[in-house]
Amino acid sequence: MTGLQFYKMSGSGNDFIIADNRDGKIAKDDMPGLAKALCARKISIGADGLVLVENSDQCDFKWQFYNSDGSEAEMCGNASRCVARFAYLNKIAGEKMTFETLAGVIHAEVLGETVKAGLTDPTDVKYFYALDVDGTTCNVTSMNTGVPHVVLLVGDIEKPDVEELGRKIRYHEAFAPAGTNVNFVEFRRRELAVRTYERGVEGETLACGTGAVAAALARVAADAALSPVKVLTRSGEYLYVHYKRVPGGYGNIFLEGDANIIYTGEIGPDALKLAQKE
Ligand SMILES: N[C@@H](CCC[C@H](N)C(=O)O)C(=O)O
Repeated sequence: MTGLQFYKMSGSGNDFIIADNRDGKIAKDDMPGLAKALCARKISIGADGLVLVENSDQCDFKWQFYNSDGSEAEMCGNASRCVARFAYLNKIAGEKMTFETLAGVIHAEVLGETVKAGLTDPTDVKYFYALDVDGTTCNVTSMNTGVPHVVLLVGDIEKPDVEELGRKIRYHEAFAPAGTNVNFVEFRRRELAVRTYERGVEGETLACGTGAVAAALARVAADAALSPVKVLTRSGEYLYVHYKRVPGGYGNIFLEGDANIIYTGEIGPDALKLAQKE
């Protein structure tokens, strides 16, 4: 077996390995093992997730998205911006494109290094309610912005133990069996600062696109913040969340930010064989 060309990309510090699998070289059954093997930090390429681009009958392409622990996720906001730029640069799609995900069809537009991705409308929205976490009452908002999210307001973004409290809420019975991503959010005058514990990475990442959307909508519900809502991620980069009022809530969501190419390379045949043994 020969190697597989890939791009290492970063969407606000959320990093991904992206490869063209339109020839079907990687079989679906091998994808979880490949994601785990390639995303491992220090002993492999290292990333928060793996994206494989495949053929689609109805859109420019279809993606397969895997978290670094090998679990498949319905959606990823930052990876959707990265894959759009990858598809454009590799002539898989034009500047404006659509692609299939498990969460639905995503629209994206490439504007140089910046990408605007139109996400699915939020579902299961519950604003500001009490959640008991090991005897402590937390005031949370929850919604599905493609994947499930909880938003928890904090006074100072440096204070929360994101790993410990994030893990407790991620595995809270209220969100079982799927679990949830957990966003800690500080409301500032003209922006939000967000830190996210990500399901499937099982730790804090430097940014989460669908989490930024959930945090921004919680802010909109709290004080009618105007679109676009500016979100400061843990990497120091900003994401912009555009929204419109729609009957029953908010929709027409666009996530905007840079999608950077860190390097390109080839996954060697040995790595592909190791993944098949997982
Ligand atoms: N980082 C992503 C979300 C990726 C999926 C998530 N880890 C899950 O399994 O729910 C984003 O930018 O939205």
